[in-house]
Amino acid sequence: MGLIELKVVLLQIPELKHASVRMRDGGRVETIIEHMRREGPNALQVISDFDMTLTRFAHKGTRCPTSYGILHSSTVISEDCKAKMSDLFDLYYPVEINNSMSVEEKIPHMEEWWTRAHDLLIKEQIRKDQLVQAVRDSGAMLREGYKSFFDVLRWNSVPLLIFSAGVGDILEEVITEHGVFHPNVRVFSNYMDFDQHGVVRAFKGDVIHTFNKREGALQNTQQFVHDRSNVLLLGDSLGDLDMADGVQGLRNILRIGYLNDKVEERREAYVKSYDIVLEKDETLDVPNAILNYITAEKRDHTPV
Ligand SMILES: Nc1ccn([C@@H]2O[C@H](COP(=O)(O)O)[C@@H](O)[C@H]2O)c(=O)n1
Repeated sequence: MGLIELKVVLLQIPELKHASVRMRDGGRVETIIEHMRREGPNALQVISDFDMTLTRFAHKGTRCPTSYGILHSSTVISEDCKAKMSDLFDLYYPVEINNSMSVEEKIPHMEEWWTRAHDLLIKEQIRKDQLVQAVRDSGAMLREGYKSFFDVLRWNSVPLLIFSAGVGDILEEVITEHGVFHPNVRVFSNYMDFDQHGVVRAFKGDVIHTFNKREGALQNTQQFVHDRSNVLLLGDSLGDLDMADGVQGLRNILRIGYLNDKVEERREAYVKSYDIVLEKDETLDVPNAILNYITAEKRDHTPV
């Protein structure tokens, strides 16, 4: 692809010049986007993390809740459980974002964190019907531009696979509450198991934590997506980078990483790993601009 053609891509997507955007190799990004545009929406799938990727990290200077945080800030769990969940967060979150520990070193701590948190939540006898109100009260927010993001994918019949180490029941409710849980969206996450009275008695399946999504991805992706060899991947953690490992016949992948926290410390690692890094950017402007560019020629299709 010639230099002039590449510059055209950049001109068509001015969002890539925003101050929040960092790219290790802008030419490579442009080449991938151009390939994706030529192959069109029928060859595309989007694989995304949820907490702090599709949801906001902060709003008006206050941190927004993760799906676990939504339960934490609700009246659904007791003050004692909240205090214990906070202690767990203070203990393990620094490990999750520690720049000088390897993923292998972090994994046992993450397993411990998730297992302990689930044990605490199970003891609270949460009822399924309480989750709707907990989400409503939480003020959980999808990133600015979410409607266009979900709608463009829907209208172009592009599958959106969400791999989340959060709580599936909660995040489904967040998407539903925002009116964008379209039929092209599939969620792989930690789901609560309710008894016949609607009271949580366990979590289903193996725990999904920040650094083992790859295994889930390998098992699940092929069940839902066929013949889509181009992937737009969105994440906020280095653990999200290999979420597309289950995609067979992968041709082009563009990884966009939200760098929300400890920006200075983690910039180098993120720029090395993600094709596009969005620093302290609370919007979906860049993914939307790329999606609009890729799907520009197929606007009049019937949604799935
Ligand atoms: N008890 C917990 C466990 C995890 N978290 C946070 O939730 C995030 C979910 O993971 P994603 O990979 O889907 O973003 C994770 O980043 C943890 O910080 C929590 O708040 N409480």
